Amino acid sequence: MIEVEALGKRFGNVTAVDGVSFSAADARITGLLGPNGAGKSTTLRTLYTVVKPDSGAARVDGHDVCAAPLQVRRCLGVLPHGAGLYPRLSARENIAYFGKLAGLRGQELQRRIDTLVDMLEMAEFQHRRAKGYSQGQRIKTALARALVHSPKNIVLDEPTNGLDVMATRALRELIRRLRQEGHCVLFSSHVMQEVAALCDDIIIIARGQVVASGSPDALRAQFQEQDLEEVFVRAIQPLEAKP
Ligand SMILES: Nc1ncnc2c1ncn2[C@@H]1O[C@H](COP(=O)(O)OP(=O)(O)OP(=O)(O)O)[C@@H](O)[C@H]1O
Repeated sequence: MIEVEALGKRFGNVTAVDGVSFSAADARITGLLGPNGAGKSTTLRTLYTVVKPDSGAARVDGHDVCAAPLQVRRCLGVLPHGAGLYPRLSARENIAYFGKLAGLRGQELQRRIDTLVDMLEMAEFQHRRAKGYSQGQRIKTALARALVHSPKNIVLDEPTNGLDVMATRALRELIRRLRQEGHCVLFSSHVMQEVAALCDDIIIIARGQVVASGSPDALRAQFQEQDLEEVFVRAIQPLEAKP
């Protein structure tokens, strides 16, 4: 369970996040949707404790991101934006490195990596060095790394960026499976169709503020509009139109 309360973050003159509140429940997929520069990554980075908020609070399974960052990281799996891999290590070694940081060892670690390699169809490239991986191979490896310690909560920053159709479908299936297993999945995107295809709950943000939220059906009803892309455009318009 992820809870964000009146979160605020500025970088110099730029207000990246301006009083954002929402929650993402267990066994549900929550989408954070917004145009470029809306504050999605900054909100997510606050959750995974690499950015300190100026105001407000955020908690993961009840652990405060400022007061208890280690506990937060333990129960959180993260696919950061533009996830970097160690280029000299193979996919398996990249995943193992993170697994060891999370306290996994020996047979248990190897079995967990086998499961992830199988689930994400990584067998063909698992032993190759990461240098030269395609975008899809990089994302799969980073995703496996995020999931290696079986975290209850999973945060994915634009996970389908650069993935082809088949890889996107596989990722969607994986996200649904994680929901079925009771995980809390929060992911960001600027593509409404993608969010609509997957999410139980949608939080739309623009200029660092939540402008609409609810299930896809609730949003359709609120805006009296069947097409969710139209809902998105109308929700962000008042703020985006401001100078
Ligand atoms: N480290 C930083 N230093 C200065 N400004 C920043 C920093 N990080 C984010 N910003 C600014 O904060 C605002 C929100 O950025 P953020 O990356 O959170 O948006 P986003 O919704 O994830 O956008 P995108 O979809 O383009 O990735 C932007 O104006 C951005 O330039």
